[in-house]
Amino acid sequence: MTPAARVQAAIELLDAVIAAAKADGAPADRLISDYFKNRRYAGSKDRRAVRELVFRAVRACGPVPPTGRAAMLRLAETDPVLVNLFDGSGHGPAVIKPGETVAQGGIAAEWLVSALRTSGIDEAEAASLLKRAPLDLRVNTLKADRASILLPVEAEWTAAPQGLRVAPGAPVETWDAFQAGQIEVQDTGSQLACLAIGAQPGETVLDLCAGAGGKTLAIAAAMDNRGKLVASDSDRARLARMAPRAIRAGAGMIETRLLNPGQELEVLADLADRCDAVLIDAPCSGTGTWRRNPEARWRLTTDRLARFAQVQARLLDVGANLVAPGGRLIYVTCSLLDEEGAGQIESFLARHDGWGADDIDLPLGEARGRGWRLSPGRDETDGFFIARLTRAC
Ligand SMILES: C[S@@+](CC[C@H](N)C(=O)[O-])C[C@H]1O[C@@H](n2cnc3c(N)ncnc32)[C@H](O)[C@@H]1O
Repeated sequence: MTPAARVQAAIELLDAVIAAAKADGAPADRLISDYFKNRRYAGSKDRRAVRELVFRAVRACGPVPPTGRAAMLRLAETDPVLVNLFDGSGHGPAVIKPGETVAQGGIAAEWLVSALRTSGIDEAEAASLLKRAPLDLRVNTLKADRASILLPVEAEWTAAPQGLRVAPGAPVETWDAFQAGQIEVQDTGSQLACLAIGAQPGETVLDLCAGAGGKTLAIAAAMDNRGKLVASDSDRARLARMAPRAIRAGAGMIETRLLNPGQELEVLADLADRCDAVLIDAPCSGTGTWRRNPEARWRLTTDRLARFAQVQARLLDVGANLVAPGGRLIYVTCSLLDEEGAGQIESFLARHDGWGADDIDLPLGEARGRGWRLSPGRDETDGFFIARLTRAC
């Protein structure tokens, strides 16, 4: 592909990313890989270059851009090389016309920037949400130890007890240590959220929104594969992705259960008042993960945010039913908005007698309301809100 053709391909992909953001459709990464499935003429360098252009343009536009071309023109405003590639050539984009629409820059839509501000995230901190994320690993203590693990590249220790940081883009999945289940890719913030659970061998633990098991695997390692660990989710496909990961990690203790949204307690009735710890890694707006999914900020509307908040409150209530007297309810979202964090905990405590919020003290982050918050700018982790609630005995 010529450099101009790569720009045109990126513009077409941006149109698809914009449409998917409005319709809550597929993520940008999937759209990009689907796009190239039907374009065998594109080599790996072309794919990399187009992908890079798409994500640079996504990061450059705050609110949802009107078109892919307008988004690319926004990026071109800071990149003279790109301007020259709007050359009207065979497969390239048309020459730029005077007065053409250029998408708006900034961090996100104004209402969202203002909601972040109200949640204590100023513009400088918010700008760091659009930087590149590091690549963090967790050493799986069921199979290895951070002090002695062998990796093909240099890795630095992170603040998480078994955390390592390697250069972004490292082909981790091809490494022997990965294939042997000694390491998992997991952001340091996510590892610290797991640390806050304090799971111990022999306990009964439920990971209510387990997804494909990122945190479940860390919990199994903390429990040394001893006790009862139930991983549930309402998404069959996500839950199904956990099994091969658990086998690779040697996490044989995990029992999975598929839930029906709104009727979660039916499948979990045997755990009522029985769990030492319940983790609610709730579905959320993902404002803390914009470094990895910058187009997520185009997906969020006030309505969608309100729906997330409703589901989070309901899942907190579901989880509370399952915790034994003296047990712990750990609430986690990868969001920096108080509506999905500190505010949820305030409302939970107002709704439920006999519960208290524990003091949390993790190696990174700071207190926020009755919980704890990690943020990309300050902590170099994904953004997380974490709270641990204890039920009175
Ligand atoms: C933040 S993700 C979980 C990520 C996962 N814990 C990890 O560490 O990789 C939130 C999950 O909540 C699930 N979810 C949404 N509604 C749910 C419900 N009513 N009951 C259980 N899980 C639900 C979603 O399918 C999604 O997998």
